[in-house]
Amino acid sequence: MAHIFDLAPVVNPAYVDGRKATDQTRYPDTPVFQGFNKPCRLEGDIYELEVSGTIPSEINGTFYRVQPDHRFPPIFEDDIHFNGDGNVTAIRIQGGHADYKQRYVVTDRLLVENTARRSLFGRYRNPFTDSEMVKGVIRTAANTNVFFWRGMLLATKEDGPPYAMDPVTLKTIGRYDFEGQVQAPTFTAHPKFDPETGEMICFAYEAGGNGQDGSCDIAVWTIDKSGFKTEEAWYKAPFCGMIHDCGISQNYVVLPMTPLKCSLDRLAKGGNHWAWDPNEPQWYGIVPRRGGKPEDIIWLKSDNAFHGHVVGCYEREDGNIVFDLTVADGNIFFFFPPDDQDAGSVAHRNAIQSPTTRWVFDPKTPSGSHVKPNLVWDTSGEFSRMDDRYVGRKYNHFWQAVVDASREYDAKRCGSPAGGLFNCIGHYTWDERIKDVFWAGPRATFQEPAFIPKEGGGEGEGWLIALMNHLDVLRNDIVILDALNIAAGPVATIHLPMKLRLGLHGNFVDQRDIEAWEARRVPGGTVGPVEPAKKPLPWQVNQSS
Ligand SMILES: C=Cc1ccc(O)c(OC)c1
Ligand SMILES: [Fe+2]
Repeated sequence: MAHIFDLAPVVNPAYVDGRKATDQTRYPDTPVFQGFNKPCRLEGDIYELEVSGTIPSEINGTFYRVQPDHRFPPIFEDDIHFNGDGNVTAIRIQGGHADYKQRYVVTDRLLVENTARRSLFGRYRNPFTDSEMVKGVIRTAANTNVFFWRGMLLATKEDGPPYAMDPVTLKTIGRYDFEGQVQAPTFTAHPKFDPETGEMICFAYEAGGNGQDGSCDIAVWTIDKSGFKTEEAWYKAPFCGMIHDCGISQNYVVLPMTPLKCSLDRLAKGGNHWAWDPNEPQWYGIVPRRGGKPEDIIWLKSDNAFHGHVVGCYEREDGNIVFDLTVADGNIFFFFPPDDQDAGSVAHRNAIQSPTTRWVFDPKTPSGSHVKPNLVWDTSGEFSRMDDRYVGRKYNHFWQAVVDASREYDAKRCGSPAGGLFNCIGHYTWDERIKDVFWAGPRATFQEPAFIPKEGGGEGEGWLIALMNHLDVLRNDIVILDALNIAAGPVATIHLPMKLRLGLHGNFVDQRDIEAWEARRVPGGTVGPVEPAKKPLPWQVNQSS
């Protein structure tokens, strides 16, 4: 008997017009699915990885990271990397040894697609391009960040709610709504953790409606270290733009809004969620961390630009907010062109400059004011990290994946550098202006590094861990470097026998935290097992009525 999945239309044919639908049995013949970015789709374990050099014996914990990794060929041939299913890597490091584990985040999306054995969700953040039968199913692929929270690993993407996973087994527990306390359709992939209070400060943009309809609503929450929501404030943005990351100081949350704009009209026509607007300023929303009311948000703007990730944020003694992030001078997301243009090219994207930019905001500035950066440091990189023990506080050290186009690159063997030519890892300090850089050689690039603190050490003392992409032989290593002496190169290199895929974000979690929470989370433990969401989200209920 034919299965319902075989009878229902895959996608409204109107939305296939002008876009080539794939036959859904083969991945498209496009750079998104080729070379280093060929789908990996692996789930499995490797006990005792090969290691060169010596893993410092003090390192005892797990490095988690996530990659978008389409489990099934996409509906549309021009699909983008960001539309792939979240596939999480865990590198467990202990006593100089390393083990590997890889599992998909079992989202609602993945479950229904697994049953159908094919993609049912269409374009990135466009429900109008989905199969009719998945109407009302949460679309997020949970593919952007994985972080540890109260004994669970949360896999997140900004277009939907988080999914909780077991940090030891990587088994998906289910959608997590903070025991019913957070009911918005979306949730950021970049919450911040206050190292002094143990609070998570998190937000959602496009947080009205179903989360994919261009709403200008922003929610900002604080969850305290016991798991209770202590703050929830709602604000309005001047338009529906992308707010990918945030910064926290002791009293403020800063929300950088990039001039990528959503239009419901474009979505209804089967188009992209975002379009770059080269004439729109970059915006910064500033809200109080405590007791925020809708009228409290101030919006500051500056010349058109594209926000990269936040490095750090803190308040100076004069009450002004220092906010550091990379800011690029063009549309990094070339696959979301302006409404009247075709998609740009990887080559063009790779020519964009991306300096580390310091802003000093006076929180008393009238909303709508035009501001200028305080300082532009001509580092050229992205995926900045700091010593997370200093989040919200004055800091000195940061690290990033660096592009050094003056270095030799073996284009003949490696082709165009997938994901960007991040051929170096750099360590920088604001006070001394140290530039401490390691080059990977002509055939390798790096993914986002994570910082591993050394117990009892000062700021920056510890290690940096990052995936290294061998673009010639299509294989990954994992390098560990002395965080204060990056130029010396890896102290240890952990070898994977295969290639993963370009990933986004990750974090290192100390084994003592994992074990302490494991004990609290057993049935009958002081906290008990993680409770997945019990009820559908309000937008799901509203749309089925
Ligand atoms: C790097 C940014 C970014 C922004 C939005 C996304 O949906 C995403 O998916 C992997 C990544
Ligand atoms: Fe990000």
